[in-house]
Amino acid sequence: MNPAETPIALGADHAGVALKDSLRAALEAAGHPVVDFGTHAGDSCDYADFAHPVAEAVTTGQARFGVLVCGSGIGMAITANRHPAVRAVVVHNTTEARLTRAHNDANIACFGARTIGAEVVLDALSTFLATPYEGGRHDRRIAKMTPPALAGARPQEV
Ligand SMILES: O=C(CO)[C@H](O)[C@H](O)[C@H](O)COP(=O)(O)O
Repeated sequence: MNPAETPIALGADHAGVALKDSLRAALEAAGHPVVDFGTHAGDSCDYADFAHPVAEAVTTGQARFGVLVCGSGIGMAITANRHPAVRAVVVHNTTEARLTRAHNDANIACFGARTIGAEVVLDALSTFLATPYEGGRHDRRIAKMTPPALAGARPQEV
């Protein structure tokens, strides 16, 4: 599959569902395929139930990137980062979006629907998706993110 045809995985809890749905519409309008893991309604629910499938989709390559939205983005990021191949970041602006792609090769962007505006999120997400990872010296630093005791362990053994 052409990388540009690989979907972007979306997930949100009740606090983030409206913003997630607006991001989905914007992504689709821009020609990005998406896979939406929910939630699909505003009933109270638990962010982890949506962070895990998005993290799995990114880990397996079913998705190119993940986008997770909750009230603050924090619970989503903590949960997604339990997956060894995930680098999930709470993004607040375009500068963070650019730097976390270029330097950290972040693969999931998390947003707080209660903390920043929809326009800011849309700009930040566009930057996140468009910014390539720089590689080079950053490869060494990313490799060191894995605790030494876990380095070499297969994900299912962690
Ligand atoms: O997990 C979060 C914070 O780390 C999210 O912001 C949640 O959306 C939030 O905790 C949900 O709160 P609520 O009072 O149950 O709406």
